[in-house]
Amino acid sequence: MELQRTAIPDVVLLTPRRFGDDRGFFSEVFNAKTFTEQLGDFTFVQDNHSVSATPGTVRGLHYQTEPHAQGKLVRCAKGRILDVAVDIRRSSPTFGQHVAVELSAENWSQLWVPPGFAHGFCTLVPDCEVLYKVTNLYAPSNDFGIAFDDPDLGIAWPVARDQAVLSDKDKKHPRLADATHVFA
Ligand SMILES: Cc1cn([C@H]2C[C@H](O)[C@@H](COP(=O)(O)OP(=O)(O)O[C@H]3O[C@@H](C)C(=O)[C@@H](O)[C@H]3O)O2)c(=O)[nH]c1=O
Repeated sequence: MELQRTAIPDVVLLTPRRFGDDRGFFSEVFNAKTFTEQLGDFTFVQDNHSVSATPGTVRGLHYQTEPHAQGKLVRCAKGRILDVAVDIRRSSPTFGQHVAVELSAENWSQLWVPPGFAHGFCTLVPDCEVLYKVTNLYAPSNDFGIAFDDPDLGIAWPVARDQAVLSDKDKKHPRLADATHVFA
């Protein structure tokens, strides 16, 4: 497992090894011991899997507040996405800053998005499958969002808002400056 800190050091890019042979490949995509040793004592309690048919589908930016905040270990097993983590911890020197990385079936990378970050992604090709482990169960009452195209965030999304495929919920999120439920 190769590990690379990003410009926001709490956000980490992990690339598991692939063992290829005539059949295809084998890869250990998560190892609790290695993860705990390298990134901290997190326990994953739910595995999520989403499929997005259309390129330019944007999901996010989502987060759950305490006591249900989630760390997310995100990967793309089919297709290619731009994955984004935004620091929404008010006391953080990188509050409002983000990391954006491409995750794909080719690069086999994963993004560790710790609690305290809003997360979202945009699909770059048809039929993307995104899998992610989370450290807390889904809690709809603590589920919040920030507008993916908030100009203050300055995220270079590969799709314009009027072209993006969005859920009704994701069309209505506030800007970060107007969000009432961010982290301390
Ligand atoms: C997130 C989630 C949703 N659901 C349900 C609620 C709803 O009826 C349906 C679709 O939910 P959403 O529209 O929120 O799905 P989606 O927009 O894919 O939400 C996800 O987006 C990415 C970016 C994340 O980071 C995730 O944490 C999650 O928020 O699935 C669950 O049952 N469990 C869950 O953990």
